[in-house]
Amino acid sequence: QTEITFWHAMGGALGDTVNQIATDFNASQDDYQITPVFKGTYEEALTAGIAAFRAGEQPNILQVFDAGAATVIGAKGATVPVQDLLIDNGVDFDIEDYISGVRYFYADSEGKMIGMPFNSSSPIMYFNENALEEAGVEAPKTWEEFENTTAPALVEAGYIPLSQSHSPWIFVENFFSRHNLPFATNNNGYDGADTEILVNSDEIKMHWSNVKEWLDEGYYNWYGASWDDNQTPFEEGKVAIWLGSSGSFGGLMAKDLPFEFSATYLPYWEAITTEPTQTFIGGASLFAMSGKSDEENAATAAFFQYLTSPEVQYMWHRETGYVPITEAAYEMAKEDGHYDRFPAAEVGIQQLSLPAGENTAGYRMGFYVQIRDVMNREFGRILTDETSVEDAFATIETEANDLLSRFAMTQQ
Ligand SMILES: O=P(O)(O)OC[C@H](O)CO
Repeated sequence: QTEITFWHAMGGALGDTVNQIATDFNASQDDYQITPVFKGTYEEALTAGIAAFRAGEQPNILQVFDAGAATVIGAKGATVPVQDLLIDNGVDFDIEDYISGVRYFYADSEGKMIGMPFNSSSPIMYFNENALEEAGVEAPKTWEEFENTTAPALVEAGYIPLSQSHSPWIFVENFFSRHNLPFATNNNGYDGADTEILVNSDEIKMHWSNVKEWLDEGYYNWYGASWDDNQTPFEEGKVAIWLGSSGSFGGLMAKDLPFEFSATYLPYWEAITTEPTQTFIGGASLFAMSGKSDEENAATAAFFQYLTSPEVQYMWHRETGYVPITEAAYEMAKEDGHYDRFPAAEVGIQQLSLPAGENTAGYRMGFYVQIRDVMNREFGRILTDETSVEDAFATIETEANDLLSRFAMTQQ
């Protein structure tokens, strides 16, 4: 039997589902044995994977989140492109089998799939249905509606109207996509490494100025930059609306919350656009690390094949809320009546399928994990009155462009 290892960052209920998939794969055949290992947060898993690669002790499979995509795809020789791995091991591969929103996010500039887009998500708006009913309001479609109608009514009813997780993901990257605004030069970074970030824009500064005002007026609260900081007060029923990952859906369902919840699309600013566009995928992708034997690569290919089968993809989608990554799995979920039972489970994939625009395919920027650190630091400073929105975005722009030019040098 060939043994392989899979380092991932799926904690809690997500980790249980990963373990179940691995157990089922091991039981489904006699040739291969996979061992999943939880390595902490996405950032920790990536750091551990890079360190292990340098020491020649890399796992066969490493899960890398969206923000690390450019770095790992740009690290030539560190991974075996998933498309090559599958084809070399006799697995049928057609990039068209994948839903359009995930097809090219982990592909190289020629469109070759480098990472297997295993757990793809989108940021969505969860809401406490009881709270909205008490306040006599609907889930807001626009940020204007939120601040003029929804938030005052929710405050009146005794709730903190809004919190949100992953500020860079939701209130920056997907803000640009939802409003079809350019986020970086070079076609959002896809056309070359000599890219400059366009984060210092009037639209996003307007948004963050409002976020700060909402905080001051009690319309919004920010509980910290860690993974669960802003989700917990929603689960406790204090916060009425929470922006988070579609991949949190399964965890929320499993918690049996003391209120009914649902979800819908991220609001947009009518002042910026009356034709809001789609968001792009978040979550993470699986990379086959290089330096492994043919037997082990065959085992990795077999696991990827298993993982992308409609049955396993549907099970993963159903249990977690990550979107089905293939059309076949999406069809299976529909035919099984999953969305009739849980309409909110379809919001992530529906939002990914809203009208596209020139700037809605995501971004490709190296050292982006560090750029997110800069953003998180500056957003914390805005919210605690240590800096102005204007200064914060100027700082983010300068430091991000410095990181991008350093990354560009690694690509020459
Ligand atoms: O919570 P996830 O797994 O959907 O990931 C959210 C972001 O994409 C992380 O960068």
